Amino acid sequence: MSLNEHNETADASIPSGAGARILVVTSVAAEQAAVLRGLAGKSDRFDVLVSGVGAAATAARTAAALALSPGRYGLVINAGIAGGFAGQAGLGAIVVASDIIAADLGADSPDGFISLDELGFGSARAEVDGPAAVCLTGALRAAGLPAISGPVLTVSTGTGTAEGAAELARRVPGAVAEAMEGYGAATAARHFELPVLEIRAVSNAVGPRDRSAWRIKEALDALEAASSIIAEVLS
Ligand SMILES: O=C(O)c1cccc(C(=O)CC[C@H]2O[C@@H](n3cnc4c(=O)[nH]cnc43)[C@H](O)[C@@H]2O)c1
Repeated sequence: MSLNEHNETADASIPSGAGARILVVTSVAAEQAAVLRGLAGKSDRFDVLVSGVGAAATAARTAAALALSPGRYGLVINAGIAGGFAGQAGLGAIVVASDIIAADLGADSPDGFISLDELGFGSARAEVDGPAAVCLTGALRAAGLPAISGPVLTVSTGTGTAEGAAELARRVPGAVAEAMEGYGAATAARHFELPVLEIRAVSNAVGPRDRSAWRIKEALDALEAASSIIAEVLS
């Protein structure tokens, strides 16, 4: 039984058979559609899955896809839109994660936030495929896209205040963007000993919530353009 029989993934084109395919995980259908538009006609190596919003949903759906098709995939990519940190990633920028950090996974205390690492329960930092991230960032820039690389945060609650944005920037100096799924995809990939990348297009600024200022269409267009380059680089 393949996932596609249940319409849970959409192939970019007809699968080429056995070999290391790339599993792209998006949170919502609009992101999946943008990725598929970018990949169209460029590569048959990608399956693009919708996981739902949040790290838990993404970890579960990614792990299920990997478990159902042993050996099918050689790389997991978490892709979608994101909030960009002021001074780091503006609207429409493409962000390639240098690290994926579960920035609110830990414990609160009167003295402030205590990370998972400080608690002694493992690491909130997930490694990405560094050489691939560097190569992809360079290729995106060479194609004229506004791409940057830096730490991308995974949060359970999207930031909605200036204080929240400042606190996250303090916790993770140099953070370029926040989204809600990367750490989940990375946790699943690690379980199957697969490398992971996170690629995001910035739809809004991290800070005071103002949904009217979100530029989702522009971000999805940027995600489509980035996916076209991804197909060229990773095929
Ligand atoms: O309303 C729409 O048409 C629409 C189309 C595509 C995507 C969306 C989403 O709301 C996607 C949610 C997804 O986006 C990530 N995200 C985006 N900005 C932020 C943020 O500032 N903080 C945290 N996450 C953000 C996140 O990964 C969500 O899963 C709507």
